[in-house]
Amino acid sequence: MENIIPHDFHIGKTDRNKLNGHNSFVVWFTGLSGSGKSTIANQVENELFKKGIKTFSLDGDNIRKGLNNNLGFSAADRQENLRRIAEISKLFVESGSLVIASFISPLEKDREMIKEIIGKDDFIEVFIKTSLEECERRDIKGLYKKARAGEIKNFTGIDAPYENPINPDLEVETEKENLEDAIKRIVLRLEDKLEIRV
Ligand SMILES: Nc1ncnc2c1ncn2[C@@H]1O[C@H](COP(=O)(O)OS(=O)(=O)O)[C@@H](OP(=O)(O)O)[C@H]1O
Ligand SMILES: Nc1ncnc2c1ncn2[C@@H]1O[C@H](COP(=O)(O)OP(=O)(O)O)[C@@H](O)[C@H]1O
Repeated sequence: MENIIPHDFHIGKTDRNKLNGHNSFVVWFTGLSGSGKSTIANQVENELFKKGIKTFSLDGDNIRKGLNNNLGFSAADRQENLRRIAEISKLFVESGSLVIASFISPLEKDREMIKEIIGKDDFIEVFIKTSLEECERRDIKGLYKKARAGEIKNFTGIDAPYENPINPDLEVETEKENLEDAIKRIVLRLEDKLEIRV
């Protein structure tokens, strides 16, 4: 950007990672509403926090109710929502945290944008694969019922698209794999990348 000259700070990500004793990066959960993103993200964070990892979770509650409260669910607004979240995630990674982001992030092109902003080496994509039928059966927030009744427009899976990730780093089929096993599998993969040093 014109006339914006970045300042060269002395302390960087590598220094903070050394101080914290582990690497920092983003684990990004994508999937339909009700697929299990928040449930899984929460438990993964609990496990890693217990092990002394600096974690920080980003989800609809702290983003769509705050920073992004001017954005809705059109394709353009979702893209801007995700662009800002990716930029925030990148800052948290610089600050030394393992960022746990849970957003529907329905389009491949937007997930590519996210990966580009954060950098592919600092990004793990986890696809929470739950069928629309199961999400609708769970309907924990009652939103599918409203969407079917036409009370919510552009609802993902009903009248807005969800494109399955082509090549996610991890995939959890919540209708097949037990939750505890899935958490263990994800935690193991993250521990490997965290390279925890005591
Ligand atoms: N139209 C429509 N479509 C999808 N979801 C909707 C919509 N309206 C509100 N909600 C609620 O908002 C949560 C999804 O927000 P995200 O920021 O994750 O969406 S996106 O990544 O920008 O597509 C989503 O939360 P989760 O259920 O946790 O996924 C919904 O509760
Ligand atoms: N294997 C599973 N993994 C995650 N959630 C599951 C699983 N089986 C059932 N559930 C239930 O599905 C719902 C998922 O809701 P939530 O985690 O809020 O989804 P999302 O954040 O994707 O909208 C929760 O009520 C959770 O208890």
